[in-house]
Amino acid sequence: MTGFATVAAFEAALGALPAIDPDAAAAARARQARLTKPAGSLGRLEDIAVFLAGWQGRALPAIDRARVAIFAGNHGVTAHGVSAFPPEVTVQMVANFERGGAAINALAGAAGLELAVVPLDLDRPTADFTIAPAMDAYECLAALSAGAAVVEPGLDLLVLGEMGIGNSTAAAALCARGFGGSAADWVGPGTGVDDAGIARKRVVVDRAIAFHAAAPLTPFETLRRVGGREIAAIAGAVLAARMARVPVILDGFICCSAVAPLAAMTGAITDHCLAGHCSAEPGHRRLLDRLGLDPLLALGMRLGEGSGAAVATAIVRAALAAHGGMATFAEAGVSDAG
Ligand SMILES: Cc1cc2ncn([C@H]3O[C@H](COP(=O)(O)O)[C@@H](O)[C@H]3O)c2cc1C
Ligand SMILES: O=C(O)c1cccnc1
Repeated sequence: MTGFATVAAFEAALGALPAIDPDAAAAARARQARLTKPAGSLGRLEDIAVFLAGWQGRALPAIDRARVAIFAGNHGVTAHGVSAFPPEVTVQMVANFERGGAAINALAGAAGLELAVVPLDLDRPTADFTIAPAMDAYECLAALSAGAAVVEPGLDLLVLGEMGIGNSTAAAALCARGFGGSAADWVGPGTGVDDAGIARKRVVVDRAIAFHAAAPLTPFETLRRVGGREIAAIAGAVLAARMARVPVILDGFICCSAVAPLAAMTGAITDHCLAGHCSAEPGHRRLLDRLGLDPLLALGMRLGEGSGAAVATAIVRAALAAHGGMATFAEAGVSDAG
């Protein structure tokens, strides 16, 4: 879709979220009851098929075209020594994505996902959000729109991910501002900082929350003040996907943090989203609870890049294979429960 030209357009979209097609969902649920298995025996696979049916608006949902979009941004907050890696790794990893050498290249291939890599002004890091808003309103709208642009017509599923050295600190700040709690509730090791690094991250998040305390607690202001370009892009992609009724698989802590400011105001924003996994980043479990999402996998992953969500795509494909491919009791001549 074309994007969000104004803050009012973004807020209007968030205020008018479409819902599932109830008839398609009911038809899918009824089909599940007729398939040759004890009712409910495929557990969450049944719910996933019904979820896809509702959002795609057809009793037999399919994933012919699925995309993983990885947004990349740089962060002024890295000046505080909040990452185990230097900020130039962001642009280096984007080159690695483009050459096909990153984890997400391998995992997208395994999951049957086309990969869209979207670098966002990498030569212009966001401002240090302990002393200024990370972005001005135009920069934030541009990032939201870059996210919306990946929602092309004809997508059956959208998988989201991010790359941005320092962004686990922005993610913690977004969660703290969106959902409250102390910095300690949301800060974790990210790429693997030591205890002193975690202490620095907590101080940075506390300072950011205090600096922006008087600003309006709106989704847009929170994204713009303590987020980053790749994070705002994920928020824009989630909202645009919702407007197009495209189901979404979210990735780890940082990816999910993009939705936190939106969900703090409008809990229904995650209705078209699955959480691909629960990351090892300690704040992710707490965040998933606040978003009302039950992760499909918990593999101890803590990479980002959409990697956990890409792995979870196989679960969603399996759910649809069973839903569409199994025979009903009548078709197979199998006796139903008495
Ligand atoms: C080589 C490399 C590849 C990555 N891919 C994702 N991340 C992950 O680590 C970063 C967040 O952690 P922090 O806030 O500690 O910088 C993000 O770029 C995230 O996507 C990576 C990090 C590195 C070093
Ligand atoms: O949860 C994640 O996705 C994550 C955790 C640490 C570093 N990068 C990403």
